[in-house]
Amino acid sequence: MSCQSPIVVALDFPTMAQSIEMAKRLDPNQCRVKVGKELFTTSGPAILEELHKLNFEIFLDLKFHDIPNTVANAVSVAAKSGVWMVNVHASGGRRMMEASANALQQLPDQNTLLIAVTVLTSMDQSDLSEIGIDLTPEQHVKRLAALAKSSGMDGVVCSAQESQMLSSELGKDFVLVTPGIRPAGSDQGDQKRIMTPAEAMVAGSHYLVVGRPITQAADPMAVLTEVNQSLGL
Ligand SMILES: O=c1ccn([C@@H]2O[C@H](COP(=O)(O)O)[C@@H](O)[C@H]2O)c(=O)[nH]1
Repeated sequence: MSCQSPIVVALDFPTMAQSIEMAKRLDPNQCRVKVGKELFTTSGPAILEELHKLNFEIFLDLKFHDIPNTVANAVSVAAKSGVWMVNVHASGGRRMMEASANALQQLPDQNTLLIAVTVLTSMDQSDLSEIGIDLTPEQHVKRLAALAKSSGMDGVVCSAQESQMLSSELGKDFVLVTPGIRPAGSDQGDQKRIMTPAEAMVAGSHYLVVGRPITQAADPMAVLTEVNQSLGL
């Protein structure tokens, strides 16, 4: 049975051993896990096998951004490994996203969610302006999310601050995956556009990515349980 919690714990560790140790302290009925660039670079696909053996559903967060052929093939390999969710950058454009969606459609019996990253939650208006984008984060997220939807994506990565707007613009079935989640009182770190778990769910987020507030806690499972309880689970 699929996990009922919207929480996806980011396993950002420099070794496979550390990430497995953390996964064993968590519960696949209480969260999913996310494998990002640091962990995948150190472990390779073996980490996916090990986490699957522990019964976790996996978000492979490699944020592919390349020419259409390269990204479509990478997404296809990811889906064949059985991951629950994989992502690309929406700023790779329509042809790249359509090629990725088509590649997945050609695989038999696959149900991997294909998601596009809009504006990183670590960025604010001044970061956008420095790269030549003279829009607010909300305006740019809206534009990229609409492009992602019309290019065949199942949803987007955005901040929870944009969830309400995207939910009403693009419909409640368009999947909103939101990092930058900070339980009250936890350190903001390098995140700029943040929200608490409960606020994010009220705003319309479907999945909440939480890394350091759980993985750096003395008792990660206790924090996860507290977060789930704050969501009525
Ligand atoms: O816009 C984005 C996209 C991805 N992330 C990833 O989520 C986690 C967040 O970790 P925290 O420790 O809770 O800050 C991390 O793996 C990022 O690579 C993101 O933060 N923002």
